This record gives sequence, structure tokens and C-alpha cells, in this order.
Amino acid sequence: KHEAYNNESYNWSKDDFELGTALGKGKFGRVYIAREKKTQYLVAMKILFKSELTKGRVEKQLLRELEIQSRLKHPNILRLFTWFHDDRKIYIALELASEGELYRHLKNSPHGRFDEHRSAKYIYQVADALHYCHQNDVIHRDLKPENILLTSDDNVKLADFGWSAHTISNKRKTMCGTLDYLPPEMIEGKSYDGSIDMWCLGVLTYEFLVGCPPFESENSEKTYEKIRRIDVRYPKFMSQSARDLISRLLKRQGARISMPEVMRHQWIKENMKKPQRDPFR
Ligand SMILES: CC(C)NC(=O)[C@H]1CCC[C@H]1Nc1nc(Nc2ccc(C(=O)N(C)C3CCN(C)CC3)cc2)ncc1C(F)(F)F
Repeated sequence: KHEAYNNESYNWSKDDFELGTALGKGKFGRVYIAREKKTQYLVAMKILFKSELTKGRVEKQLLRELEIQSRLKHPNILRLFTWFHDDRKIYIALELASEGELYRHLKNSPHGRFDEHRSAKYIYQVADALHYCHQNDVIHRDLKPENILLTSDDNVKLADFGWSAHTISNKRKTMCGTLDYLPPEMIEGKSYDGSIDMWCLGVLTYEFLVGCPPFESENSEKTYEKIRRIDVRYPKFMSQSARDLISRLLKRQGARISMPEVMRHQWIKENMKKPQRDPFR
């Protein structure tokens, strides 16, 4: 790394980067591959139009996302390196995950689902990342395959902290996406805490192993009903230990197991060769 970048006060600008091909569209802008000129380092450059943000009244949410994600440094959380703006646009330099969106890999897998080894490895990494978030007073709140990216060495990266929150806030989450991941306490409009991420981890584990979320129904009323009743059906191909872990996460608020307990669970042990301990942590 050039000494110029080591000091925090370096003022990045778009002239430091060469823009490459588009990777796709995010919620409020496009994402491109970009290369930092001096180091040739590749990043994902998210470019948002200020006019779009003011229209969507999401400036506050974006600033919170930038503040939160730039502070989080964890092997399974997508790094936010820096951000800057010109008169019309905001540029966010993020870590490039070369294998892209996890849900695409899930859909393209045989039977549209991951095997138990692959699922356990990813769930261990997501649990480790969420545990780190909670230790830093951040709840993610929007865990789903669409918000997880994959690296070239087959590790997952939690991304998109647009819905994450610092403190416990019980403002209702506007239904921007799927209802499938909503926990009972949110449906009942109660206040919620970090354990919302435990519920979502249970839904995510089920979706990795089965290929669809546990409460999916043909209409939202039926989905709400199944969530409220925690009506989960396990397919016969799912191992007993996987069912055990999911059932300990899909419980009412207060009864869910913790992230460390997830990481130590029998299903993880019997399906991961060795939970790769980061030798430097
Ligand atoms: C979490 C959030 C909700 N999601 C997003 O932000 C999305 C919105 C647009 C892209 C992605 N954002 C990112 N994507 C990558 N890498 C990446 C993505 C897609 C492909 C891929 O499969 N193709 C290009 C394929 C190539 C083949 N063709 C056929 C289809 C697209 C390959 C690598 N790294 C960092 C980011 C980040 F997050 F930093 F911006």
C-alpha cells in the first residue's frame, strides 16, 4: 500500500479510480468494478445519484449505513473502504466479492439448495459475523441470501447494512422486500432486539438446506399465519441435527439460542471439517 493511503486524512476522489464493467444494480444505484490507479487494487464502486436519494428521502439511512459498515472489520463482513461525492453523485468504494450474489449460487445449485457441509460452513460464518455485529451494538435486521456475497475462496460476506440499526428501535420495517424473514415480534409490532438476527439465521439455514424459506405461502396472510404459529415443516432429507438447530432458532423472542451456541452446535461440528479459526484473532 502506498504511504499516501495509510494516513486517514487522504482525500479520495473519483480520479483515483478507473471504472470498469457494471456488476449490477443495487437498491439506489449501479455497482461497477473499479481499479484504484496507484495500487491496481480492484474494488466494487457503488454509484448513487443524489437526486434519487432525496426523492427516496433515504439520505439518513445511507449515512447510517456508511457509518456502520465503515466501522465493522470482520472476515465475513464486506468491507466499506471509503466514500466521496461530487455535485451529482455519491461514490462508495466497497470490497469486491468476485463470486457475486449467494442467492444466484443457491438457485443454480442442484435442486436449488446447498448440501449440509456447504450450508454449515456458510451458517457458521454468518453467525460469526452477526456475533461480531452484536458485540459492536449493531443489529443487521435484513439477513437473506440476497444480502450475502461470495468470495473466490468460497467464503461469505455479509453486505447491505442499509437496514441495520445502532440501537434498539422498534419502528416498523416498511415491507420493502420479502415477508418470509420477518419474526413474530415484528409482525405483532412489538419492540425487538439483536435476537431478531437469530430468527433470521434460522430462516436462512432452512432456505440454504431446502431452497425456499420455511413460511413461504401463496399469499402474505398465510405467511403471517405460519410465522405467528411458527409452523415449520422439515423435508425428510434434512438431518436430525439440522432440524434441531433450526428449531432452536425459530422460537419466540427470548427463547432463541445465542450466536456462540449456534457456532458450537452439533450440526456445525459434524458438517464442518474444522471451523477455520482466524489465527490472528
Ligand atoms: C449485497 C447487495 C444487496 N448486493 C449488491 O450490492 C449487488 C448489486 C450489484 C452487484 C452486487 N454488489 C456487489 N457485487 C460484488 N461482486 C459481484 C457481483 C455480481 C457478480 C456476477 O455474478 N455477475 C456480474 C454476473 C456475471 C454473469 N452475468 C450473466 C450475470 C451477472 C460478480 C461479482 N462485489 C461487491 C458488491 C457490493 F456489494 F460491494 F456492491
